[in-house]
Amino acid sequence: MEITVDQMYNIENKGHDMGFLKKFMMENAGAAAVKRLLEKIGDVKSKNILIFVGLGNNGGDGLVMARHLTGYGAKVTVMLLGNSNKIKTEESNWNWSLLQKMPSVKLLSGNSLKFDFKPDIIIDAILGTGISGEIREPYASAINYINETDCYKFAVDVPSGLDPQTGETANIFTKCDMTVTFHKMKQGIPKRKDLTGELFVEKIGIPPEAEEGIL
Ligand SMILES: NC(=O)C1=CN([C@@H]2O[C@H](COP(=O)(O)OP(=O)(O)OC[C@H]3O[C@@H](n4cnc5c(N)ncnc54)[C@H](O)[C@@H]3O)[C@@H](O)[C@H]2O)[C@@H](O)CC1
Ligand SMILES: [K+]
Repeated sequence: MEITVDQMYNIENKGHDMGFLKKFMMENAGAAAVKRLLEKIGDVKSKNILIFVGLGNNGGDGLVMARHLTGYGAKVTVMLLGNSNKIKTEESNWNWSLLQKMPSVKLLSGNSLKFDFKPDIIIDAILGTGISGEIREPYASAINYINETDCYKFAVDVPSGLDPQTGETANIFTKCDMTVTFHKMKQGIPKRKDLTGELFVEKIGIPPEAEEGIL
């Protein structure tokens, strides 16, 4: 069953109000995404993984992935697209502060998109269900960088720039090899398999009761 983006937000909020906090949803989302990626790639030990992270909760999922992938021995670089004091949510901030206690993860922020390594895998955790309008900087340059770089590309929830409700694209959007979306499929995503690549839905622990009155 496919759902709307509004229904997803309502289910998320209801689950949170029931006590299944958004930070747990985020943890499960990031962990499930990593499992799918590992199933595809196999061993990530010593692989260079570059994670582009936006300031919303799509970025937060990427931060969770950074921690898990480091645990699997990958060399992880996180590129935060903006200033860390502009991270929007409590759960995303919580994950950022955890990474700050992990010297094994390289944390970058700012406007430079020059890296001293070639990524084996790029993770697109820039924009998810919160997208609106044309893509603004610095997200636009990051999306261009991703499209210009030759490596395996993984989208968190939805390729950035694709509207998961309508299936329409903004002025710029990523083209990925795999997309893992969460809880239930959003209506617009499967319309653009050319951008999502292999497409999966993963449960993230939201109680089915959180759907009551919404679906
Ligand atoms: N809904 C749920 O149940 C869950 C959502 N999660 C994640 O949270 C995401 C949604 O998080 P958010 O609501 O914070 O939204 P996003 O993280 O998708 O993005 C919102 C942010 O992007 C900025 N933005 C929006 N459009 C832009 C544009 N065109 N150019 C530049 N910046 C733009 C906004 O200012 C806002 O700060 C989902 O895609 C998913 O990855 C997960 O953590 C798991 C649970
Ligand atoms: K994304």
